[in-house]
Amino acid sequence: MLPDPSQKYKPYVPLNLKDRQWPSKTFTKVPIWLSTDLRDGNQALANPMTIEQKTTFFRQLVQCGVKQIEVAYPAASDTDFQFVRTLIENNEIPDDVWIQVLTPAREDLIKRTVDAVAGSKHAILHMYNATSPTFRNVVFRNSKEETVALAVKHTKIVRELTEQCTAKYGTKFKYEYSPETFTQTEPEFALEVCEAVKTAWGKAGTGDDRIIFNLPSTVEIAPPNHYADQIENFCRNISEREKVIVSLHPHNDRGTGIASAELGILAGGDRIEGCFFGNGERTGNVDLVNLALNLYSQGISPGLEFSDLPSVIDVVTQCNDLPVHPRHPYAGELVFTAFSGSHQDAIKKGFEAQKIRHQEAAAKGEPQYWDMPYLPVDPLDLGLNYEAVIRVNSQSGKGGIAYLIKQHLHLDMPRKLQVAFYQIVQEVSDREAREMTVEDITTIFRRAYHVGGPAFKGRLSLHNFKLSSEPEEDSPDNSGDDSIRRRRFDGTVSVDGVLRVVRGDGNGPLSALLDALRTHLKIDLALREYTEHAIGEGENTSAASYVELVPADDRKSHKSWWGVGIDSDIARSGLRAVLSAVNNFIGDKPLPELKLTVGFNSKTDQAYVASVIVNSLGLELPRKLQSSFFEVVQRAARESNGEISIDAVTKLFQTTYGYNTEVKSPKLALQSSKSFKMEHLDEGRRAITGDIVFFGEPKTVTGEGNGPLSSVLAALHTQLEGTLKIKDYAEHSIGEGSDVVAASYVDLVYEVPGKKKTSAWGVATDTDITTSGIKAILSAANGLELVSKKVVNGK
Ligand SMILES: CC(=O)SCCNC(=O)CCNC(=O)[C@H](O)C(C)(C)COP(=O)(O)OP(=O)(O)OC[C@H]1O[C@@H](n2cnc3c(N)ncnc32)[C@H](O)[C@@H]1OP(=O)(O)O
Ligand SMILES: CC(C)C(=O)C(=O)O
Repeated sequence: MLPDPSQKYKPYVPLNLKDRQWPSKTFTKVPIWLSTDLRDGNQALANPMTIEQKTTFFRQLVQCGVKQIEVAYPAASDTDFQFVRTLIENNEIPDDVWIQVLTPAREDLIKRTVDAVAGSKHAILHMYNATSPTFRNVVFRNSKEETVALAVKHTKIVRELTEQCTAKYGTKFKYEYSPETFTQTEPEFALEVCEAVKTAWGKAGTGDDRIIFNLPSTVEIAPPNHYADQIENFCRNISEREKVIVSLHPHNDRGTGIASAELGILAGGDRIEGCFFGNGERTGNVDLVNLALNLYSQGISPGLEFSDLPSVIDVVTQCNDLPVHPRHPYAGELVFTAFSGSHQDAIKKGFEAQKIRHQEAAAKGEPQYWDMPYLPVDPLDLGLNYEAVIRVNSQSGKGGIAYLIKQHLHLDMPRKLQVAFYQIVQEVSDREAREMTVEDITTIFRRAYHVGGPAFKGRLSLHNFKLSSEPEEDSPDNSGDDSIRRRRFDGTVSVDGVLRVVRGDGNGPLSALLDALRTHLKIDLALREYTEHAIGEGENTSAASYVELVPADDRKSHKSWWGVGIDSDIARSGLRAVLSAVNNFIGDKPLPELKLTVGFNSKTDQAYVASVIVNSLGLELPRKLQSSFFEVVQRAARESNGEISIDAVTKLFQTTYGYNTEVKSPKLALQSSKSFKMEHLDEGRRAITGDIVFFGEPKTVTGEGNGPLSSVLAALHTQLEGTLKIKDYAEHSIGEGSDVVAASYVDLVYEVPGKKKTSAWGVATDTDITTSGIKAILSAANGLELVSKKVVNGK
């Protein structure tokens, strides 16, 4: 570059326009749009469009609502001529669309041009000749007078030929004249030529009969304010202004084509010629899509339709084989995208605030205005979605990531979790030096917080649980005062694939689970923050819970572990969140292993024994059965020097409760698992008729009760002395899908007058829940000293 460019380049000569009006004007009207994609756009392509491409493009322009389309320079090539003929002969041109054709000021070429449009309903004949000093002197070697004469002579030819065409084919014409290189032409001379042309045309009227003077910045040589001055000057000084449509044809050599067009409109322009996405000679013609959407963003309907902008981009780029730049206004792939943290944060907050504002406006019947940081228009209006609005890389912050998690997983993370998760994503993004896709982020989230299915399970996961606030009967805090009753967690947790029965107490379910983990797994954490929200509505609502855990002995710790839980049940979602955070705390630290030690002082031993049973038999024993069986195990352990193997514990369970083992001469048994019929009576009552073997003798018995189990007891009472009562009942499923079976646990109490009250547990499984309950009752009854009525009668 030159050290002193003034020695090579002359600045533009400003127009001394007094009292210019355009700077204080605002947009109030929409210009007439003329697309010159198929002419100026086409002539600038290395490979001009084929007839098929031009036809596709033309249809797209019509679909977008463009009513004036410069379709060709028919004298230029057979393709261009034939294209115009094809449009006409195939009736492609809607009645309200004017095709426009360009011709130089040469009689033979004007004739060819008029021939091209003959028979079309409407046509704008556009003639041009350059008027600036350089063109007069260098290209045409014409004086000013000769330049005017050229324009006048050929305007008259245009008039004559178009009138002949109208007479012969009925084609209605408008005339457009362009003083090419207008912006480099002396303003008074441009006016002089146009006045002469208007006179030569002789038919300029008002309304539809206006002559079009197209004032091109053939090469953009000055800033847009200068163009606006030139346009205002022309508008003020052209005679019979009402008979003239002032058309603008900005190019973009200085990159200010849009500004020139907009200021030119403020300065009096009525019409704009341009191309979609700014194709055209050199740096292109002004972009009509950009201009139209600029108006739209000001609340002015542009009269052009871009509700499906991606399809328009597809058609245009396929036809002219030019890409749309990713930063191109409105149309670029990245223009509705924020990578940077502060932009993302503002957009996220903007969407949240706007949602509330719109709800309030809707309630008052007021317009729901778009007011979003960094997004001048709503991408949805253009057929885009919010997917691309926030994209994440190493420049992003917590707000953007939280936005994506909310959009895609519907999780509204608390602020501190946003910070914690951001650090995880940031670390990956930095390490891999690439953009994080939505898929990356959601996968990182699922992995970090163990949500979203078995693939993301942590080392600890919730298998089953029961929460109770009632203290056990034998519990010391059985005070009856609800306010001081604590919550109790009894559950089964999978730890590295092994089921562990754990139990704990706390002020709430989460602290009860934490107590259980402290007791059984030596994980000593406390809850510092807990939040929850609903996801979805109606029947499909689920709950999302977020917990922050800290070391129990340092509640103000700067180090904490976050967890997330999602479940249809709110309590389970909170418990899952605790385990999610615990998983993050333990990492790959070793945990106390499950080993069977039966002692007499350790509180944990009952749970260990229960853990053995859940792993070997899949049975999740209710807490009271755990205690009851624990006593059995203790007795057995005493008899074997305090040592007892896991296999022996399992066998002991089976023989004690007759579970899955052959019981010799059972006192009571179903003849077969289908040997009963349960009927539904009024008010939820049930009646059973069953074939039951009583002390070796098959009997058909009946009974009625408030539910299936009480009807069974009624049936048993027909044969037994005294009363059987169910003190405790629990059930759960084992397995999944078609392999699922029901497990039932019954604690049965038996009272016979004159005898000590006794009780026993029964356990059974069956594919049918009722059968498993009946079997559990019979299993429990077998552990009791039953007195048969027959025996009593026989005495
Ligand atoms: C700013 C614009 O976009 S204007 C439109 C530009 N578009 C095109 O040029 C595409 C179509 N053009 C063509 O196919 C050809 O140029 C044609 C058919 C018009 C003319 O082709 P040719 O006769 O071979 O001439 P050529 O292409 O060399 O054009 C230059 C001649 O046209 C003259 N000329 C240029 N513009 C005009 C005009 N508006 N009116 C009359 N003559 C003109 C030049 O002075 C020159 O004349 P010369 O040969 O006597 O010196
Ligand atoms: C023909 C004219 C209008 C033109 O294309 C230009 O000046 O850029």
